[in-house]
Amino acid sequence: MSSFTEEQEALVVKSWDSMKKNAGEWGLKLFLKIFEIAPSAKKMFSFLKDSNVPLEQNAKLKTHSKSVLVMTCEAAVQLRKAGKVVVRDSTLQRLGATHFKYGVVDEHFEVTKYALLETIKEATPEIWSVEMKNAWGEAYDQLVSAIKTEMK
Ligand code: HEM
Repeated sequence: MSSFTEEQEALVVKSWDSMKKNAGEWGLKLFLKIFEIAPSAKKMFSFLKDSNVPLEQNAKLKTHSKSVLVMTCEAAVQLRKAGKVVVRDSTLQRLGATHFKYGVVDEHFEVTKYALLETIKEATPEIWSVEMKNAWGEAYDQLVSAIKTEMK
């Protein structure tokens, strides 16, 4: 059982509420940061290969980026409610299989964690705190660990 607290859940939900109206934009920023740190990560996204559409306008990239934010926030809510990340088995299996197939490795998840925390900090300058950073970090770690159990 995780000891994710009500306060931690509230911190994640509060920051998410303040950025979700622009979730697509923040999600894009998140992935632009990832590609800045790890340009080779672009190669894994089939829909970016041979595409002439600039990254900023790529609808599929925007969708994936938003999924990372939305699912991490949902993970925080479940961690408090159920003590663990709850993702439908079939969804988790698909996520595990997809990320395995495209060659996503630990370093990618680590860079993404760093970029995620930086993006939320940028999106919520007035309310950002160490506690908020740790709450998002923990929710992300638990979600990724659930995905990794199905990466085979
Ligand atoms: C919490 C972390 C993450 C979540 C929730 C997430 C979520 C998703 C979802 C929902 C899909 C759509 C396909 C499916 O449902 O199987 C997907 C595909 C994919 N994800 Fe992630 N993802 C995460 C982290 C990452 C990271 C760190 C990378 C690499 C930097 C990555 C790379 C990819 C790639 C390459 C695909 C396939 C895209 C394609 O169709 O070409 N993901 N992810």
